[in-house]
Amino acid sequence: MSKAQLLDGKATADQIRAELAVKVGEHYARTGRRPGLAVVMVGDDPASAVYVRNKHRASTQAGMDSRQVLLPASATTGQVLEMIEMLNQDPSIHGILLQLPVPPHIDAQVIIKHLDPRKDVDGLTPTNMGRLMTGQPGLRPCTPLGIMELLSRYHVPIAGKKAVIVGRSQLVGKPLALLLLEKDATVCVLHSKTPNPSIMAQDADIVVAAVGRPHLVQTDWIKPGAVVIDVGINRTAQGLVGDVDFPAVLTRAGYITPVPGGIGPMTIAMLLSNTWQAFQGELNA
Ligand SMILES: Nc1nc(=O)c2c([nH]1)NC[C@@H]1CN(c3ccc(C(=O)N[C@@H](CCC(=O)O)C(=O)O)cc3)C=[N+]21
Repeated sequence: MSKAQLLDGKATADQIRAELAVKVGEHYARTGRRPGLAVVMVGDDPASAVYVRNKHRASTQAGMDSRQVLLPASATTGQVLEMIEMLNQDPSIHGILLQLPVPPHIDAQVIIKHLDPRKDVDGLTPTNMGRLMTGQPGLRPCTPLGIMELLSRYHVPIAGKKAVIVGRSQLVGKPLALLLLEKDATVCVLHSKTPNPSIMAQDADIVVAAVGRPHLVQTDWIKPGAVVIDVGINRTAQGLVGDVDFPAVLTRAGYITPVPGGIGPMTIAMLLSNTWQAFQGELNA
């Protein structure tokens, strides 16, 4: 039985992080300045706390200044805005990330709108989304960027290929559709109201699953030899699993990303890469 080649996000992310650490170190030796990243978390969702800790560790290891800003779940939208305003003004902070989701009484869109687009390392402000839509340089969302970077480092061809994205979220599905289009893929975005999604996926060269439903993508969704990207992070009784039935699809796909060790680590590597870019001020808004 044939077996897909693993797209090793962990190893690729480690390499990118090492490359960044060298650049940051050289810059620091020359100028005494480091990139600063602030991760703002509202409330105490345990999964978010793990991600925030991982981001803190990764940015510190890359030689960046990492600041964790923890606000209580009872914080108001106004109080979060005040904190964002302070970080916008702070010259030692080059990247600001608002950890999502925020508690239901807080309007994430209002807060994101107030981020300085030059510091928007998640690429979620209307300014950066607009730049993505119009093909101008800008900060891109980390997970879609991580997917593109992983495909690029494995020399997976994209131009002229049919890509099916399962999921239309603001953080992943929608921006990824634009990045794939930019590289000349033919893109189809499926979602919860799509009838017969497996039939839509069957002739795709690249299938990306980003919905948060374990075992959603089965072998009958996958054309033999297709590239399968699993963005799902689901905590189940069997441990951490993605949206793809990994053992089954492994025997059919050409390439596949594992969970863990796939797109998750790439997301963090791209957060550091975006912070480096923001620090360099290449994208002066
Ligand atoms: N504003 C914002 N930007 C985000 O990018 C963002 C967010 N909010 N909210 C939550 C999601 C989730 N996310 C992950 C990042 C890394 C791993 C990761 O490194 N996962 C490891 C496993 C870690 C574990 O055991 O949980 C892996 O897949 O190998 C997972 C998930 C970023 N997110």
